[in-house]
Amino acid sequence: MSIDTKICGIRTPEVLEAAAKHGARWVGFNFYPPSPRSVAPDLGAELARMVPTGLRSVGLFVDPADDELEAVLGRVPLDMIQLHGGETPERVAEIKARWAMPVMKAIKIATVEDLAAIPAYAAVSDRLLFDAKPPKGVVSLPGGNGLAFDWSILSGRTWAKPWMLAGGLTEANVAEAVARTGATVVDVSSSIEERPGHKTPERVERFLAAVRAVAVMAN
Ligand SMILES: O=C(O)c1ccccc1NCC(=O)[C@H](O)[C@H](O)COP(=O)(O)O
Repeated sequence: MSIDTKICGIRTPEVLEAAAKHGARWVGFNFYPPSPRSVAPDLGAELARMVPTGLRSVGLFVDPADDELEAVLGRVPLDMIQLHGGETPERVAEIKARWAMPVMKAIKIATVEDLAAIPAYAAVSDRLLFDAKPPKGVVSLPGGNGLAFDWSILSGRTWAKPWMLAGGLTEANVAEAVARTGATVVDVSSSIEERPGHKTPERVERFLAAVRAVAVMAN
């Protein structure tokens, strides 16, 4: 079994190159302006055009208005839209239909009760992303907080759509996270940064090596 990785919040060609060179299968560009990882549409377009064949590019949005989506999707070549806010299933379906693009909906998890929302989102999304729910009042971003959730909540469950695991993954814990959840795709951001918004090629390489080691262990 091999585990695929999405490197989220890429802002430089060097980090993009490291992701491609060391085996990432997905790269994410953040179009949520309050995030320290966000890129303006022009930079996003430049980076997305550098993505090599075989690597899928994802644009991350949080409760985007139609004009925000248009400003990005009109000029940035992306393979998938990631919705990381409080979008309803109806809004997810609307965005998917309007831009005729695959959509991945982030589901934020703190307790087993949070799983109840999944079927409605699975019905309208192409893929799901399970991330930690940010604790109220402690952090201001709806994702990318470097926080893990209780992975046992996902243990032994299956879903109607493909999914990725996110939230506080590091080179040290990714093996346990995969073993506990059965994830076959992992998504990382904070732990490969030297400070918020600043990923380094070296940390990207180390995380991807840790994921490769997981895959080897499982064989
Ligand atoms: O990364 C951000 O700044 C961000 C901001 C707003 C919504 C989502 C955001 N990131 C989402 C991601 O896809 C992250 O990769 C995922 O949440 C995991 O992040 P981390 O826990 O930092 O590895």
